[in-house]
Amino acid sequence: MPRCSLSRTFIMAPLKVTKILCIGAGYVGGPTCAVIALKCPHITVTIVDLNQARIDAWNSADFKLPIYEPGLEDVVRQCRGRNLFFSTDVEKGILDAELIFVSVNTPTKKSGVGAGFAADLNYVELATRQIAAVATSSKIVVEKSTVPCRTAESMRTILEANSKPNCRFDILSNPEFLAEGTAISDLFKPDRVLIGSLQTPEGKAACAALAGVYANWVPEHAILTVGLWSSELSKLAANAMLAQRISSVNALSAICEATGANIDEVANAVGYDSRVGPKFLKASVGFGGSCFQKDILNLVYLSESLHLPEVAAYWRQVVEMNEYQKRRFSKRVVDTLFNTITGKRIAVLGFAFKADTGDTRESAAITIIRDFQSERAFVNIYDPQVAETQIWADLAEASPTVAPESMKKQVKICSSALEACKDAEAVVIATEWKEFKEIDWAHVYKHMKKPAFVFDGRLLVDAAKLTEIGFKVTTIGRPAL
Ligand SMILES: NC(=O)C1=CN([C@@H]2O[C@H](COP(=O)(O)OP(=O)(O)OC[C@H]3O[C@@H](n4cnc5c(N)ncnc54)[C@H](O)[C@@H]3O)[C@@H](O)[C@H]2O)C=CC1
Ligand SMILES: O=C(O)[C@H]1O[C@H](OP(=O)(O)OP(=O)(O)OC[C@H]2O[C@@H](n3ccc(=O)[nH]c3=O)[C@H](O)[C@@H]2O)[C@H](O)[C@@H](O)[C@@H]1O
Repeated sequence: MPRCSLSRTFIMAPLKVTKILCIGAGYVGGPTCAVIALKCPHITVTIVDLNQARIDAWNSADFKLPIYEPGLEDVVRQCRGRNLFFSTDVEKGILDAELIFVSVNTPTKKSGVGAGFAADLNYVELATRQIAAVATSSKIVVEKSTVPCRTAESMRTILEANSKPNCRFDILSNPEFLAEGTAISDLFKPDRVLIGSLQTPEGKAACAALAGVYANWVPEHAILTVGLWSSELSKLAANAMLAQRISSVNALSAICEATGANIDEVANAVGYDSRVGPKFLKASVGFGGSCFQKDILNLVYLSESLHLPEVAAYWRQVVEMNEYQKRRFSKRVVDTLFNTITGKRIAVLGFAFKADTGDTRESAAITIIRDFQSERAFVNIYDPQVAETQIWADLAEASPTVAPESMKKQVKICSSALEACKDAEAVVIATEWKEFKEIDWAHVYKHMKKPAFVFDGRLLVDAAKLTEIGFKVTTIGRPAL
């Protein structure tokens, strides 16, 4: 069934999708499209990336995948080589596909207009240009990356200006809501799948084609179809509102520490109200991750561009509160250790931005360790999933003026929590890994300098039990015992 436009006759992409390409084999593209392959054995799914090492890892014989995500290996084992393929051949992928997910990175711009706030859409633009240059048949192009509102319009302009005769491109927005560490269960049972399209017959038909893919495992009522711009904005809004809850609870944690209230009790009492709900109210050393800060700054930039300075200031404060929370935590460590940590050894348990991931992007641990280093403390670091090379790279980026040799004198990367804590004066819990809850704390205590301090940045350990052992325990959102 051909579709027509005013000046050209197009062959539309089939409404029953059988060949999907995903551009970008990262934290989103990899798990999302692996789950599509699992749930839709009749669809051939190819995931491409420019990064050869990443693709090699996805294809590795021993399934040493490039990202750590519980349940992911099992999904890849079931589909790889059956209807799931990883490749660096982007052009072939584009030529073959009927539907293309664009799932490339959209980091905060580091220079130029909007630096520090706006999303860098260079990767999205390059991928879009490549689709236009290579495609010889009609495609549905899906924004999977998180992008500013109205990015689909720019993509459409690029595609239409560069396409070949008989090629038609329908653009959809299908933002991803998975969280790292729970990606597979989030994808298996999403709260909702959001699809935005133009409200034209062609746009709606493309939307139905993508909805048909998800319908293989997602109930119909959880597949929401909306306009393109609402879909794009909803993704930024969802992340901003989730992060806002954490900044709100962290702001309250400061009041708790000063008054004797207990943040866990306050959060529990507030969350019991069904209008508020219990999730995402855990006080912490500060939120991290590749998206919350980036997406809020993106929203700030959008608000400023729309001449809405009060709106921009409102959302900016969520990020500022997060910076304050990290600073406040480092200062509490220094204050408690008799106002100086110079020459003292501090064990930092956890380097990832949350448990069950090896991802360190914007991890609060990086900021805290940088603060400790600037106070000239010695730091022992242990994380069960983060590679040593990644830790060194993150620390070097955070303190560009510190020479690598000085860094290595100040910081030691350890292979167990017990090794990290040996001879330390203080233990800082920066990531809520379950194994830190299960540490033999009496054993740790025996091998630390005295007085031995624990700073729980994640409300993870049983403070009363540790105090009984002899530790001096400081917890976010509670006054010192
Ligand atoms: N990480 C997360 O939990 C979530 C991320 N998102 C959004 O999804 C998008 C992707 O995020 P991640 O997967 O975390 O990023 P990532 O950095 O892990 O992966 C992106 C991949 O795209 C590849 N790439 C870039 N340009 C390319 C091109 N022209 N051709 C082929 N490959 C190309 C890069 O080499 C990289 O491997 C971002 O917009 C992010 O905001 C959305 C929801 C959750
Ligand atoms: O767009 C994205 O990238 C994703 O961002 C977040 O997912 P993610 O960053 O992977 O992980 P979260 O579980 O949201 O945690 C983010 C940070 O907040 C912290 N956090 C979370 C919850 C909480 O109650 N308290 C708290 O401090 C975590 O420790 C972590 O540092 C959202 O939860 C996802 O819905 C979204 O798709």
